[in-house]
Amino acid sequence: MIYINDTTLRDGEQAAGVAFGIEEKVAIAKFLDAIGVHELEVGIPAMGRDEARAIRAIADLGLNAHLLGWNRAVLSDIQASIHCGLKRIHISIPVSEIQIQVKFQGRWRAMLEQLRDALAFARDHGLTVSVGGEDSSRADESFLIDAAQYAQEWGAFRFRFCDTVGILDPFTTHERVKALVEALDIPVEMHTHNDLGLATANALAGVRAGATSVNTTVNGLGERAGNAALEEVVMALKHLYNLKTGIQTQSFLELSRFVAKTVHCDVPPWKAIVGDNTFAHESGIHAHGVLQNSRTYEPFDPREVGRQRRLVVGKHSGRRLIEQVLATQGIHLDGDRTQSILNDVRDRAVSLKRSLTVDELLSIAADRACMMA
Ligand SMILES: CC(=O)SCCNC(=O)CCNC(=O)[C@H](O)C(C)(C)COP(=O)(O)OP(=O)(O)OC[C@H]1O[C@@H](n2cnc3c(N)ncnc32)[C@H](O)[C@@H]1OP(=O)(O)O
Ligand SMILES: O=C(O)CCC(=O)C(=O)O
Repeated sequence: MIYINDTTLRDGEQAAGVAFGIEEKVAIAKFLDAIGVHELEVGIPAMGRDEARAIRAIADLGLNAHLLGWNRAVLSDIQASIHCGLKRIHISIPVSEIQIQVKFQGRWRAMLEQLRDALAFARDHGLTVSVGGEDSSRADESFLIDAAQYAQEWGAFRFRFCDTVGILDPFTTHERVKALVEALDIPVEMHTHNDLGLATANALAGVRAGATSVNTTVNGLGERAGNAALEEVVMALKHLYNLKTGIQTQSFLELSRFVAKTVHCDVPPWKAIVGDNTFAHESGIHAHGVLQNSRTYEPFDPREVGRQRRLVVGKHSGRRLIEQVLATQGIHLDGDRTQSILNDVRDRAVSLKRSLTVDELLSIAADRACMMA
């Protein structure tokens, strides 16, 4: 079983221009919990004010999901998490030279001591603590392993491997995560960014290398190009590796639309799993195949993610599709008429720069019927 720790409410909200209100954060947390997501990274208590109020409101809900607050290795951050009623926290430290330089002026020993003290403080307050290596992908490999082993020795229950700027490919991810997994007794979590479009692939590579937890966001929302998308990771784990998460995937479309509406940003039609075109077939050869056997051009049944198949009439359609759509409207054609309707469909689709509605197709069919009568 692979564990999903969704960070829509933390890294997702760090996307430029995204700012959830308290009620929105609560509603998203409830939705994720209701579909069986195991853990929610709910925000950054150290931000205080409304962010802290939202986190407390989520903590008060008594959800099934574990709740995690994000912290720097700073005691006041952890104190803020405690004030929000969290029992589980994440402490992040930078592990690459470039990040340690800007945040700790290169003083890595002092940074590790700060992590040790922060972990001790959190553990003394009864908290369960996960530790993250920010910029793990650019860290010196032995330093990364040393830092993770220290975190384990000081009581962390999990270590997060972060491809903070999304610069790994799946092969390198596999190598680096395998070495980390082999060096630790605690579980490893993947946190991957999509700067090169590889966030989901790298999260999966980490799982193949032995990571057992993935940090995801709905629609892949997150810093810059975003994070590994919840819906992509869960469906890929299921269909590529036969790994179960227990999450109700039939709600993915509704969840995606809910989050997209909340952030005032539509999901692109070609977005994997939840985009409008994901199960839409316009091209003649594809529709011809799908009409006989949907598996010809669909990786899995659209109902698994709350979707329906759509047959769309447009520039690339062929006769079989036109005949099928018109047959559903009670119109049965011979070959010559279908071809002339198809020619008109193509001209119209190019002039409108879109596919046609069923009514537009019916109107073309009616015009052609008059001309041929
Ligand atoms: C890779 C990631 O996504 S990390 C998460 C990033 N998320 C965010 O930054 C969103 C929320 N952040 C905030 O609200 C604010 O940045 C706060 C509350 C955390 C801190 O605010 P400020 O006190 O105003 O500091 P500011 O944001 O300007 O600078 C960050 C400070 O944190 C320090 N810092 C950064 N990472 C860490 C860390 N892991 N551990 C300890 N200190 C850290 C920096 O060195 C800097 O310290 P300085 O103020 O002494 O120079
Ligand atoms: O949790 C951490 O350690 C950092 C997480 C993060 O957002 C990142 O590295 O991109």
